[in-house]
Amino acid sequence: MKILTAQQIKACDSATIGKGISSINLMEKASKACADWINDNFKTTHKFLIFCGNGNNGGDGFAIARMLYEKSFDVEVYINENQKDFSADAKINLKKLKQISGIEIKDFSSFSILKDEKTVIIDAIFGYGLNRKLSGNSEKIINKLNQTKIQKIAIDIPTGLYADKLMDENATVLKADFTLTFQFYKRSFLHPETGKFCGKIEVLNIDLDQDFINETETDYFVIDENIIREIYKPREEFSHKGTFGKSILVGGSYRKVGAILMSTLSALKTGSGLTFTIAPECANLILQSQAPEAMFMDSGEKYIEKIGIVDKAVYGIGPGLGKEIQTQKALFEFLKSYKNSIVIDADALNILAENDKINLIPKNAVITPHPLEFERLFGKTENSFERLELARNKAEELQIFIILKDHHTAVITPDRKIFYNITGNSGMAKGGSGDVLTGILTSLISQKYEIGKACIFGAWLHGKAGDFCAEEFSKEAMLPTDLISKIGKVFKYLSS
Ligand SMILES: NC(=O)C1=CN([C@@H]2O[C@H](COP(=O)(O)OP(=O)(O)OC[C@H]3O[C@@H](n4cnc5c(N)ncnc54)[C@H](O)[C@@H]3O)[C@@H](O)[C@H]2O)[C@@H](O)CC1
Ligand SMILES: Nc1ncnc2c1ncn2[C@@H]1O[C@H](COP(=O)(O)OP(=O)(O)O)[C@@H](O)[C@H]1O
Ligand SMILES: [K+]
Repeated sequence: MKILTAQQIKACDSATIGKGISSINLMEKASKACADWINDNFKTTHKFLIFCGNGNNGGDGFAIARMLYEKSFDVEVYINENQKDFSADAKINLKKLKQISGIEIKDFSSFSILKDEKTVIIDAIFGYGLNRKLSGNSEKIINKLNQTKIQKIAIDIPTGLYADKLMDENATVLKADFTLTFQFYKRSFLHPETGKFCGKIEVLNIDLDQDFINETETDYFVIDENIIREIYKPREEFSHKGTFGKSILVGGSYRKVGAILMSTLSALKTGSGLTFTIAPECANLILQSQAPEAMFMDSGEKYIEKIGIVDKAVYGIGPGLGKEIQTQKALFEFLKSYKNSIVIDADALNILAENDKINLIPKNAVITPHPLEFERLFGKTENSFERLELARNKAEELQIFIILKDHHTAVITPDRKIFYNITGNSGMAKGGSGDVLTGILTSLISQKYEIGKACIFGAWLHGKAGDFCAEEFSKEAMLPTDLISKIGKVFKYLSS
């Protein structure tokens, strides 16, 4: 799914209006999508306090108030009485509202903090038109609303957030429980500093002009199921183990054998034809008993001392690797002569960063840093938007794929495209989850998925397995090893 900028969305709204639907009817459609969602998710015993600004976001709020009232909800509307310059469509909807005797329209200042489980706040103060930090009465009311514990639904965007960038320093932003947004994810929903204000996101389709959307150029995408279903290749029946590639997982030093075991099991469960593990001798018994399908290639006693090159294989290197001097040397030697596809993770990345050997990363490699590993490799940035921009530059400069891990992991391609992943959850914030991802990616690439597609599919699959785990075991109790056991359920889900 494409992500458009606020400017592009505005142009898309205009293009849609140009194709026959009037602007007021488009607002009616957007508002109806919100009112229907609220009707489906809340009982009529709930009372809605709807806070409206003077632009089209406020216009949506007025229309939603009318529609909820017509659906038998109790509603109260709040406006900023100092602000009279309503947009044309907001004016029309405010006028319609004033004709309904059962709806009270009050000033922002008359709202006092309450604690009532049956009350819900709707934020329709500003949407993607916000172009400066909140101030005056709008800032005051958002601060007040944020102090109440009652549920809050933001229309299109939580007021105070920009669609495409970080908010200004010390900006006030509404902290929503739900964001009902129109047609597109906004980039700010997907970054940690800004996304935390959105709560659960619902993307409501309002039939914006598809031709315009198709023609609009963007480098930003959300990984949705349509993309995944296009990438996924069902397993060929006329096949043999050679058809599904050779995955070689390298890592697992003394006391960190679990990491490479999890990568190995993940590669197996993702469908690799032949799977090998290169690890020190101390890992032999553990790997052979826990992953008997994988072949063990020992190297060193407690730490890896040499990394052999197996022909026509894909390597996943780093989980539990450690940073012993002999391991570092082995890694450098290996990378100097290795030519095939590779996934580089964890300590392998740290070794390269600490020794200033980023130039050893081969072209078309996949690297999977978390934010701290990324910083060690490429330097500090001020925030996650800047980090992603730096990642785009580095992916292009080094011609590599970067999987920048986070709540919404981003896949960054050498041609500067960003694919945000929206599967996964905080139950995965446990040591070992990254090792599972490395195994999945290595396995997909060895099965001849194009590298970029493998990255997109792998990030999504990993998160989806996480979502199945959270459903079954809870975010607290689920473990990275549970992720491995749910990979199969994801494939079944895709093939059903
Ligand atoms: N036809 C359309 O364009 C549609 C628009 N829709 C709604 O319209 C919204 C965008 O509407 P607008 O472009 O009118 O913009 P907003 O309603 O987001 O903002 C209104 C205006 O407030 C002013 N403003 C910006 N920052 C401010 C600040 N900090 N303090 C005070 N005033 C500030 C700006 O001049 C801005 O245009 C969307 O988010 C969505 O909710 C939907 O109704 C769908 C259709
Ligand atoms: N809060 C979260 N929401 C979604 N995914 C998460 C969250 N926390 C961690 N993850 C995922 O779990 C993995 C953790 O990887 P990493 O930090 O390398 O851990 P480790 O190396 O200990 O296995 C990443 O793929 C990341 O995207
Ligand atoms: K809003």
